[in-house]
Amino acid sequence: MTIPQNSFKRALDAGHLQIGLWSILSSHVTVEIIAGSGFDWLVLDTEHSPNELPMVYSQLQAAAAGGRAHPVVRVPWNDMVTLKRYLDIGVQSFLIPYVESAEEAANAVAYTRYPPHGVRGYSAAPRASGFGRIKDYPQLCEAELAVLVQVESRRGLDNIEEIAAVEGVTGVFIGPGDLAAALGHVGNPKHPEVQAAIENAIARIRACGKPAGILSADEALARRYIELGCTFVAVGSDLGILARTSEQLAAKFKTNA
Ligand SMILES: O=C(O)C(=O)C[C@H](O)[C@@H](O)CO
Repeated sequence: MTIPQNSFKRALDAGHLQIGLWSILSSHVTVEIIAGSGFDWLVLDTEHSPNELPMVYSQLQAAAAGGRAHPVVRVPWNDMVTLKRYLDIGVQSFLIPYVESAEEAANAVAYTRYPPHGVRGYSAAPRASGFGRIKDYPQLCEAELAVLVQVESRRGLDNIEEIAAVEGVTGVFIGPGDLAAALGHVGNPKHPEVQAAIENAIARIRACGKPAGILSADEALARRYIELGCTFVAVGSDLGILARTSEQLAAKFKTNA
């Protein structure tokens, strides 16, 4: 058995635009459906959703069965134990929230690497290794891992070049919601000050030669970020699609007339 290739990482390294969808519903049924919708990547969110490791295990199986979208797991925190457990179940791409310094970014990378390159704990036959059928898994796995770090605070912005330069950091994702909050505009990522900070961050990440990523459910804004050179852009969420579309359908039939 051969190690699965991380097509998403390869596409980012090659600078090919990757359009994604955020998955908050924490459902393997939903993930199987949206994996075949045409998106390049999905975020299986465990930071801001009621999603836990056994559920993500099922969502990985569903993503593989459902289609071409590559699953990226957002862990709840930059934590060695959490990352080790998701690596073992076969996650190859990670989004790490709230990274503020090069040291934190280097820690995130180290948590995903076996010694001597890092501190990942060893398990003999995890799902990631095809239950031991990928014989050289420990030697091959690093090349297939993507570590995307999330910058979403003033300190993170200040250190963005140092963070992007860390070896093993595949790309830098800007968290517009948290950044808006950090800049004093909670709930308003469209505020001009937040938009200026985002545009500046995108330019600085690109100048470091690393792919920049972001999320926006606003179509015009998502297109603007693509124009500015973002390489991985999430353009909505499963929850948003379900909530807004179901409201629209109800409203069509439940008018005041
Ligand atoms: O800061 C942000 O924006 C993010 O990190 C994304 C959010 O957590 C959220 O919009 C995903 O549901």
